[in-house]
Amino acid sequence: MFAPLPTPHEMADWDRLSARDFGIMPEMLMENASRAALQALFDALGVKAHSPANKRVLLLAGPGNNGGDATALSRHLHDLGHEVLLLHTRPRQDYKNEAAYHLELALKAGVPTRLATDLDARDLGGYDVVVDGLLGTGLSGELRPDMLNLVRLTNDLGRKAFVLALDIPSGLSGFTGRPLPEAVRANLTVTFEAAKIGIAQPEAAPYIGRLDVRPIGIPRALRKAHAPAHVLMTAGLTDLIEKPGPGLHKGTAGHVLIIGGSAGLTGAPMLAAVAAMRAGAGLATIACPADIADAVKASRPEVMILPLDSGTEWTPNMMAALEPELARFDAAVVGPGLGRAGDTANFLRAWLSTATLPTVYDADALNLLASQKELLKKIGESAIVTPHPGEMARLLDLDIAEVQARRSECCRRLAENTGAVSVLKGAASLVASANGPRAVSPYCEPNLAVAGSGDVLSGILGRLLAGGLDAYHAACLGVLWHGQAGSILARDFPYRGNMPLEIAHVLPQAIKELKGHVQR
Ligand SMILES: NC(=O)C1=CN([C@@H]2O[C@H](COP(=O)(O)OP(=O)(O)OC[C@H]3O[C@@H](n4cnc5c(N)ncnc54)[C@H](O)[C@@H]3O)[C@@H](O)[C@H]2O)[C@@H](O)CC1
Ligand SMILES: Nc1ncnc2c1ncn2[C@@H]1O[C@H](COP(=O)(O)OP(=O)(O)O)[C@@H](O)[C@H]1O
Ligand SMILES: [K+]
Repeated sequence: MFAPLPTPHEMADWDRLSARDFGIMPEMLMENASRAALQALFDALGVKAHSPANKRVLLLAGPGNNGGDATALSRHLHDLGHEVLLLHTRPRQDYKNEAAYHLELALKAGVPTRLATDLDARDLGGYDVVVDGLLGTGLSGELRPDMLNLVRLTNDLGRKAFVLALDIPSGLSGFTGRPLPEAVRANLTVTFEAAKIGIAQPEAAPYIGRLDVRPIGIPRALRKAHAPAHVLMTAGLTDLIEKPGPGLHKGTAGHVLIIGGSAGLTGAPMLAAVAAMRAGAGLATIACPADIADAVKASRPEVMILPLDSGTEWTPNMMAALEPELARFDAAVVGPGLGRAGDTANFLRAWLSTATLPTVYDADALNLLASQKELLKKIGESAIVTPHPGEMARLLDLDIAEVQARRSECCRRLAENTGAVSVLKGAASLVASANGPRAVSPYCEPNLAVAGSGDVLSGILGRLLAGGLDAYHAACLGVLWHGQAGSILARDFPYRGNMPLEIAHVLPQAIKELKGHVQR
């Protein structure tokens, strides 16, 4: 369901503890890393065991262990008969520890090597593959000028060659995924043991190319005992939804109550309701002020309407009308199109004091909570709060730039303030509970950036809560499902232009595709 997403420091700890607690020699991990990279490269290029050894490969080896990986890889390629040149950035005698060990092996095996500073870049050309082993997770601060030049050289050569980045494209921060200030643009990044957290950030996408995560032999017991603070959501989350049995009844498939709609904001609750049904809810009902019920219904036959007290605005009295009905529902979504007019804040206060249903709080429910922060504690652990960065900024009294600069920390803080599961929306959406790992979505999908897309997400989450999932797993699966819907729409609408209802409509296809991706 989740893959670990270590920071460079957490990854370095795994490497260190493998040696300290398990006696795994660092030379061995480097050998494993280089063999994993070799296999990933051959898989990407379609090189088979019986293929002719005819590749011309330039390997750039930086001053640290990332350079050691490139060095070990050069030996394998050379031994298989490919034509290689290993370009190292340090004089040979300056390499230390495992990188020195692998350099010695490469030299004994007869790998041709050159010191990078001895070479005129104009002499380099005609390579099929360029391997970027300049810098890995040890990058600190902005690239120094000599390294920046080598990153640029790699990108120049990459116009005519396939670029393989080892562990992470050089120049990219393993923490933030941002180039410092430039980075190698790879066709393939083979990352060792686990994707580093920077790789999952939207800023990294243009540099990574295809991502291939390969194990290098860090013991499972160690990975479990020293689990990183972040994990990546994977398609395995769809195991939480079972194939419907032949005798399924709509009443057992979950009934979602949507509380929302106000004058001028009548579409949002309907989007959430349709999404809940597209995600498999058996029934969806929208509760709204009676005088806007027809506008909310909008002639859609599949969604039921529960008109509350007369008027177009929310009042605390409406909670009295709603309360006797609540036993019919399995989960609620509060907020789509709710508005902030008049007494709506007091309606929300009454809801929080009365209702016990697992609930998703979205949109204006969040804005109302931001203006009455004493209510946040009442939300509780069976709930999910789904702010976008603007709503998060209001909830935490920050500005949006601060939220975006510290997304993970903010997401965790809101979970702590509410006791609920918090979803910070946007590219690479985050899910946090007050304890436990923070989960990052693998999806950066501009097709989801359209008004109403958040209402669709809240409907999916409502359906998953109604199906009995706990809030954390419902939030992770919902975000993943919504993301896959965005990726499906990107195929038909590469320049966007899809409507939010279309996100809801592709949800059945999205879950089918996600289930198809699960590796067993
Ligand atoms: N046992 C291990 O630690 C393993 C490490 N592995 C590889 O080792 C990498 C990490 O190795 P290291 O920690 O040696 O770090 P790196 O090889 O990523 O880089 C460290 C070197 O880069 C230089 N450097 C740092 N910031 C710079 C900047 N801004 N401009 C120019 N030069 C800069 C440092 O002076 C240092 O010499 C991983 O990414 C992975 O590829 C793998 O071999 C698996 C095992
Ligand atoms: N670039 C993106 N990549 C992935 N998801 C995105 C991206 N842009 C927006 N989304 C998702 O689309 C939804 C937008 O929700 P929101 O901002 O609340 O909009 P609205 O309230 O108008 O529906 C969120 O689930 C968000 O995570
Ligand atoms: K690299």
